[in-house]
Amino acid sequence: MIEVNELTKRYGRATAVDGLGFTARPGRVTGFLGPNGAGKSTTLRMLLGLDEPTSGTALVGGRRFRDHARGLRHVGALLEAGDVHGGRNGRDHLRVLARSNRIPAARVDAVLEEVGLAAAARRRIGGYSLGMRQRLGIAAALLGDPPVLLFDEPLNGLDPEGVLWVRGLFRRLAAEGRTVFVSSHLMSEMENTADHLVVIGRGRLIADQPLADFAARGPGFRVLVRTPEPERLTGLLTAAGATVRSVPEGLEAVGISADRIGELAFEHRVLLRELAPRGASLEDAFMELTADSVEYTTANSSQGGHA
Ligand SMILES: Nc1ncnc2c1ncn2[C@@H]1O[C@H](COP(=O)(O)OP(=O)(O)OP(=O)(O)O)[C@@H](O)[C@H]1O
Repeated sequence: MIEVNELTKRYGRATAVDGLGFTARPGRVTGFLGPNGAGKSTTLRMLLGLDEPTSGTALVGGRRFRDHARGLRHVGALLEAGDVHGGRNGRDHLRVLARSNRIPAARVDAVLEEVGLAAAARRRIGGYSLGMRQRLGIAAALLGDPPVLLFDEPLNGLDPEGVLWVRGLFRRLAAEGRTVFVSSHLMSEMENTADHLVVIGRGRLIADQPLADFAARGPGFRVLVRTPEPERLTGLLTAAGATVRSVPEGLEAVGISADRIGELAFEHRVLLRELAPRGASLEDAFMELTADSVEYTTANSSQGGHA
C-alpha cells in the first residue's frame, strides 16, 4: 500500500505539493493525474526517497522508501525514461541493476522477454527508440518482482500496440495483488488503464475515487433510470444528494453515479429496468475540476471555458 499523509514540499517560496493525502491500495491500478506542474513527479520522488518532504509523510508498505532494506525488490519504479547509460546495452544495464540489488541474474532475461526487448537486449541503449527506452524502464521496475510499482508517464513514446501492451501488463500486475500507481497528465491515457483515480492540481488533492464516480462529477453528466416505482426511487436519490426530474424515457438523475443508483436500488429493493449513464466524459470532468490548477492557459482554450 502507498500512503501519503499531509505531504508538503516547498522549493523556496514555491509550493510544489501542498498538504496532499491519499492511499493507493493493492489489487488495482490507481491513476495519478494532474495537469503539468501539479506536483506528480515531486510526489513520486518523495515516495522513492529521492526528495525529502518539507513536512508530512510518503510511505510505501508502512515505511519510508529508504527504510526498506530490499530496495528494488520492494518497490519498482519507472521515472523519466532516458535516464540511463546510452553506451551500455539493455541487458548489461539490467544486469548492473540486478547485481546491485542482489536480484538473481536470471530475472534479467525474464523481464527482457516480458517487455518484448529480448531481441534488442544486446543493442546499445543509445540507439533505442523512446518506446524501447520506456520498455527498458518498465523492465527495470519489474526486475525485483516487487509488490508495489510506480510508473511516471509510462505511455510516453509508446505506439498504439505498446499502449495496449502496457495496459494489459498493468491489469495483470494488479490482478496479481500488486499496488500499481501510474502518473499521467492526460485523462485519455487513464480512461482505459486505471480503476481508481487520485487527481491533483497545484499540489492539492482534487479527487480520490473510482473512475465512474469521477466521471459523474463532470458537467453534463446524468443517469437515465427506468423503474416501475419512480416516486420511491426519486425519494431515495434525492436523499442521497441527487437532483431528479421526470423525462419521457423515465427519470433523469444529476449529481450521482450510475453505480451508486444501482447500489441504492439494490439496498431498498427497487426494481430497475434501465440504468444508463449519459454524457459521461472523464475528460470533461478532468477539465472542469482542474481548470483552476492549470499553469499555462492559451487564449483559445480559455474562451471555451476550460483551461
Ligand atoms: N527542484 C525544483 N526546484 C524548484 N521548483 C520545482 C522543482 N521541482 C519541481 N518544481 C516545481 O514544482 C511544481 C510541481 O512540479 P512537478 O514536476 O512535480 O509537476 P508534475 O505534476 O510532475 O508536472 P508534469 O506533468 O509537467 O511532469 C512545478 O511548478 C515545478 O516548477
